[in-house]
Amino acid sequence: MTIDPVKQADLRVALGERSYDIAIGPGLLSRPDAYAGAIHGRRVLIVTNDTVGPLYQQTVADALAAAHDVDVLALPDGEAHKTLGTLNLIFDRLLEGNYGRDACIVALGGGVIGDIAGFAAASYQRGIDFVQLPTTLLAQVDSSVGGKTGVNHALGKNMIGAFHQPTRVLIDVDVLETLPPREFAAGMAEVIKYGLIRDSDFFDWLEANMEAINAREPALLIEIIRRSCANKAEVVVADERETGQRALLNLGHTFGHALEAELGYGTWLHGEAVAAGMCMAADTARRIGWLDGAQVERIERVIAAAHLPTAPPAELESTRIRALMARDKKVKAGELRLVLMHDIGAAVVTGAHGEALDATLNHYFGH
Ligand SMILES: NC(=O)c1ccc[n+]([C@@H]2O[C@H](COP(=O)([O-])OP(=O)(O)OC[C@H]3O[C@@H](n4cnc5c(N)ncnc54)[C@H](O)[C@@H]3O)[C@@H](O)[C@H]2O)c1
Ligand SMILES: O=C(O)C(=O)C[C@@H](O)[C@H](O)[C@H](O)COP(=O)(O)O
Ligand SMILES: [Zn+2]
Repeated sequence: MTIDPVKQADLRVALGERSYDIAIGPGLLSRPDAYAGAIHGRRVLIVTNDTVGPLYQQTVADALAAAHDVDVLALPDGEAHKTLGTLNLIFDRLLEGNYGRDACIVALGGGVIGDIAGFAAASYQRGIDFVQLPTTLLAQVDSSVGGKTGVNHALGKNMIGAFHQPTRVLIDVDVLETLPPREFAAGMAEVIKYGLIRDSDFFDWLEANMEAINAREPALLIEIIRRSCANKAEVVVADERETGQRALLNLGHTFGHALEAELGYGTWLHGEAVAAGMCMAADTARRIGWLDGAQVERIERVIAAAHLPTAPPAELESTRIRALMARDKKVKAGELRLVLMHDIGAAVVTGAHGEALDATLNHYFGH
């Protein structure tokens, strides 16, 4: 495809035969050439939800119509619907419509749609192609890249899923115009995460530009998406299946996933829970002497400037959060592992440092 060098940026996730391009720019959803080479068969099922579908499904269907037979499935909206039951609605449609292995799923929506539709693609007839059309900031900077797909269980986030890479990621920045402010802020949590785990220059830049980012200045949006995707792609290329450094992308998530499950999925947005979780991780790192108080305050200040929470709800019970954390996917040989920062821009995966962790949980929850 032709890329306008001024307004669009291109990245490649180099994973051998599973390699794919990430295109970033305005107006991409409506461009037939943007999809060329990513969809191999004739039949396409656009999987979206009842909020995003009415806004963008026609644009996508029109762009695909000349080369493909297109159908649309709109799922119920919300994290509470990221379940096996909702996944089954996709299988019902694929089977009732006699879709074969050469079919392609086009995931049009935020991270919830990308994760469910991606898991459907990973498992339908043992795996079909899928394309990611992320429509939230969070999905554009994180969930559409890297191939983690799946659904939640009452006892834990993303507990049922598969690694399955898309054949392309098309990031149309125009769709952010309709994204509600709370959802935009949630996406910023994952953006800040890249700065904290491996890119201190980016963290400095975010700190200096937060006001303009919150105002959604287009050039800045493209820059935060490009830099976030570049960071994510580098980590994924180095460790596709999270045997090592990919776990760094989980900063704040051991805490955050427990908060999401305990509060009831959808009560706090994923990005909000991750934001509070990153502050909790910073608190633990301070207690073991890795961060100093000034660094923790700086992290909290940047997270607050993005209109995100810097602490979990105090009324939760630390024992229940601890029990949920114990089910985290990073647990090895029964031992909880955490992602903690040695410095801003330098995180590691480490044993849980039980005493410091207990102190953190007691600090935030009080009981
Ligand atoms: N696979 C991964 O690597 C990965 C990474 C990060 C997060 N996630 C998952 O992503 C999910 C969170 O994703 P999310 O924050 O995108 O939430 P989401 O998918 O629930 O979308 C947020 C809300 O915004 C609406 N929306 C989406 N695009 C819109 C637009 N352009 N205009 C108006 N409204 C729009 C949605 O309908 C929804 O109501 C969580 O389940 C999380 O676990 C996965
Ligand atoms: O891509 C990854 O790897 C991540 O960890 C990105 C996270 O932001 C994302 O929330 C992911 O879904 C968490 O994965 P999980 O394995 O902890 O469920
Ligand atoms: Zn996340």
